Amino acid sequence: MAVIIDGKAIAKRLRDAVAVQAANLETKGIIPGLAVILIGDDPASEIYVRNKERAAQKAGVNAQTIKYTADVSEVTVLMKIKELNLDPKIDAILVQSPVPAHINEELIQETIDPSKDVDGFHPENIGRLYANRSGYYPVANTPRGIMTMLAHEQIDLAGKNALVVGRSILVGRPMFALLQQANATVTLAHRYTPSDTLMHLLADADVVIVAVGQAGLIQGTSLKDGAVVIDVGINRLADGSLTGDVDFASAQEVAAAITPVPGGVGPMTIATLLQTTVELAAQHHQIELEQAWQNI
Ligand SMILES: Nc1nc(=O)c2c([nH]1)NC[C@@H]1CN(c3ccc(C(=O)N[C@@H](CCC(=O)O)C(=O)O)cc3)C=[N+]21
Repeated sequence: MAVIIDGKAIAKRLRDAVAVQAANLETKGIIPGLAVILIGDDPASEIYVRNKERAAQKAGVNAQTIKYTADVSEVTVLMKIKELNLDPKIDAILVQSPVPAHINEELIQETIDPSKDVDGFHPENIGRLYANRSGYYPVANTPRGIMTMLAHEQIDLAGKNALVVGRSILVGRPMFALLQQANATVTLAHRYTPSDTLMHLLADADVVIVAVGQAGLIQGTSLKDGAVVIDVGINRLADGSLTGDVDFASAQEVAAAITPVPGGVGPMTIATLLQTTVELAAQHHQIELEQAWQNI
């Protein structure tokens, strides 16, 4: 039976570390500021915003949410971003994805100052990640949180076969880059990967990261014995409960370790968002965070 990776517990450790760093910054008169722009009413985004506000407050991060109805004009949102770019109290800007169809999401992402780009979606930051550049730059929080979980579980990735399923800018693509940086051999599967190819890839994968949004996509019988399974899916079932992309019961029989939904990747995303916010605040004030994230 697989070990269940307790994302909630690891996230708590990370949030406690963030609180220590935020307290350090506060002694220097700095309070990390996070602005979240939420447009329309996407249910996954609302969970995220609600959980985030609570976590931010407890960790000493000043979070504000700016809400617009789905019919807001693109220029209104762009003007707000430009205002936040210039606001010295704001260190991090996040625009909840997805945005309504009449708003150009790429333009939104490119308008956020790269030094305040807490999601790491600006092409400048994505380019740094893909080029494996040195120095500090923000990286998407879900994949980064997954790397923290894997490190906490002491899962060594060097030389392992890692399979990422799903190629979104939010998860799959940055996940691919981070796993490759950690010296895994990485494969990226997506909607055009034929299902028999996916089965072959799964049978060979030591680490599987699934971020598709399709309940039951991965069954335990498809996994390699002893695989590490990270489930990023958030699917709402008819009874209102949340479930991932992996059939947990059958996967647990075969895997060595698996993340649950809820209580796995989701809480890590929020804790990592706060971590990145604190890092951006430190950057803006040219402060080195000492021993910041040891032993998470
Ligand atoms: N620009 C942008 N960045 C994002 O990172 C981003 C986004 N847009 N849009 C929406 C998705 C979704 N997302 C979630 C994060 C945490 C939970 C979460 O906390 N889940 C918990 C709680 C679930 C519950 O409340 O029952 C769990 O899985 O245990 C959920 C969803 C971030 N996203």
